[in-house]
Amino acid sequence: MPDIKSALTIAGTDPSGGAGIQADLKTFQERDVYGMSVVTSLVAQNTLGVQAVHHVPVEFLEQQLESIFSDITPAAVKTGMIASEEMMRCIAAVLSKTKAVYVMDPVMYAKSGHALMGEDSRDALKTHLVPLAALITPNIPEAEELTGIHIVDENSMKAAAKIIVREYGAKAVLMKGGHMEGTSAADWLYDGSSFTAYTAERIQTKHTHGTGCTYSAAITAELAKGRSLQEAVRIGKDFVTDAISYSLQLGKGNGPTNHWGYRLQGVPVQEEQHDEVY
Ligand SMILES: Nc1ncnc2c1ncn2[C@@H]1O[C@H](COP(=O)(O)OP(=O)(O)OP(=O)(O)O)[C@@H](O)[C@H]1O
Ligand SMILES: Cc1ncc(COP(=O)(O)O)c(N)n1
Repeated sequence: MPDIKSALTIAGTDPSGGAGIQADLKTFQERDVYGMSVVTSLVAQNTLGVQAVHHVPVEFLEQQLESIFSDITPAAVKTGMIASEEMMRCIAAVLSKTKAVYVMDPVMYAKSGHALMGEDSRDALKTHLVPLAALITPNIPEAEELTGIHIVDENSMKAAAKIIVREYGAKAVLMKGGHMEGTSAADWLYDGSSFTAYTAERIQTKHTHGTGCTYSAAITAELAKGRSLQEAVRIGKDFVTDAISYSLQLGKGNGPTNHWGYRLQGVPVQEEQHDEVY
């Protein structure tokens, strides 16, 4: 039997397939890892935004986790959208008992601006889940919400990273620079002792629905395979950059990243068209 590692995503859904659980499972598959999923919230959304949200009862979240962990121990776990403190406590109780590597994408808003986590749950995220994380992957607005630091440049990114590791207890943090201005998309990894930069050229496209989910899922898959944090982030960065380069003009809004983009390396990227092509 081939030695296939498994990874679990605990997150919300995206029926249009670009973000959330669906993006995570596609990414796990592309990274040759067996993917499993536990749903926190059912989200009616598409490339235009979020239309409705229905949270799973906490008892049912617990049952799904029990179904997985009573049977299979994943090599790595990632969390995405977790709407409430109750859900965070339930997930923390399970994660504190497993040896699986834990990656947290602290999802707070959809790209459209719709809140996916209750504002009153941010402190709970820091208290219950951040200390369990081998890696946390905030974007700039999320890092600002977590630390209270106004992030405008590399120095303020690094200051926020230090707070998340030294004060909140994450083992490492990857500060994503997608929301910064400039010609490069630069992320900083801080592991408590040093910073490493992961940089790619900024791609001019509006089709970036699901970049954060795809990135953290790729890193989780590589950690499941036993790679070091630095290697996993390097591979994840290349994977998400290809997924953005070859992103799809699907739908009427911000199209999804292309989870098999890395297979298209060397294929000329199509000019963006503004008519419906699919
Ligand atoms: N236009 C772009 N060109 C190249 N890389 C990008 C671009 N936008 C974002 N990235 C990269 O994509 C990854 C995800 O970063 P981003 O800051 O967009 O995360 P996010 O906001 O959490 O994503 P999401 O909006 O899906 O939640 C990072 O590596 C970032 O540098
Ligand atoms: C369930 C879920 N999780 C995460 C995101 C963030 O992705 P994006 O910011 O690209 O919309 C999302 N839209 N939906």
